[in-house]
Amino acid sequence: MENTIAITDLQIGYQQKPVVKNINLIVRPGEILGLLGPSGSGKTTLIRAIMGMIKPMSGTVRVFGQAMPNRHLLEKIGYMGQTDALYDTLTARENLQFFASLRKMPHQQTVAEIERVARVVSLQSFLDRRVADFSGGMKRRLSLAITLLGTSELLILDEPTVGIDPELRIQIWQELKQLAAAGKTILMTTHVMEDAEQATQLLMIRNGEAIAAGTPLDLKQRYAVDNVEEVFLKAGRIQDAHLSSL
Ligand SMILES: Nc1ncnc2c1ncn2[C@@H]1O[C@H](COP(=O)(O)OP(=O)(O)OP(=O)(O)O)[C@@H](O)[C@H]1O
Repeated sequence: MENTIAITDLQIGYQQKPVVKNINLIVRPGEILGLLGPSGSGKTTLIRAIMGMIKPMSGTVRVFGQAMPNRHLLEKIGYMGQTDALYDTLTARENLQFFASLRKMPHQQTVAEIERVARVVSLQSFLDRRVADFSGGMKRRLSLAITLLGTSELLILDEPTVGIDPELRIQIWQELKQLAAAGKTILMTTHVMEDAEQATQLLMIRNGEAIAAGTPLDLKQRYAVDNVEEVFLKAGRIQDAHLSSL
């Protein structure tokens, strides 16, 4: 089966200063990749390179076997950035209708999809409220609902669970796992360890470099620890020891 994302020896920077280095990554259909790392470690930069929004300094990024940016491929990708791109003066339903129309979704399907995605993020009773009156967490949920509209083959979610309470997070994870079971690919960045534990694959980055990669179970066994947070801390200490020995 074709890889959804294939990254080789990737280096990305701003003004020729590298902030992400030596990344190699394969993500396959049906996988949920959790991209884990502290603030400023390069997660969003990596995602933006995958989307074709930044040109790498070196190395390659292929999505569905093709180089990005590619307008036709963008139709197969649902992208949720860190900032909510919502129309405040419109209601939640109008926002969803607008984004469904951009995807040329037929009316009948739009009606059904709005019901479905609103249920996933528990916004059914707020669909006819103006987004201007939404809390930050509700806006995040609406952004996620918009990203889930339709049948994207690849979902790229930058911190989708920020401001989302634990009960709703469980509901969202159920949906993500169902999508993955149906062969979709999901890539998400997160700071939340509970999210990381549920991903099928993890890539931990620190100071722009991959410090550990594998399934949560493999990583816990390899580093002989109980949770992915400890994997991260231990892998970070190994990175520090390596850097200081150079
Ligand atoms: N447009 C830009 N121009 C210059 N430097 C940038 C730009 N965007 C990000 N950076 C720098 O690149 C590094 C990685 O940033 P990035 O946003 O990818 O981190 P992140 O892991 O996504 O952080 P967070 O979890 O806080 O979102 C940081 O040092 C940041 O200051």
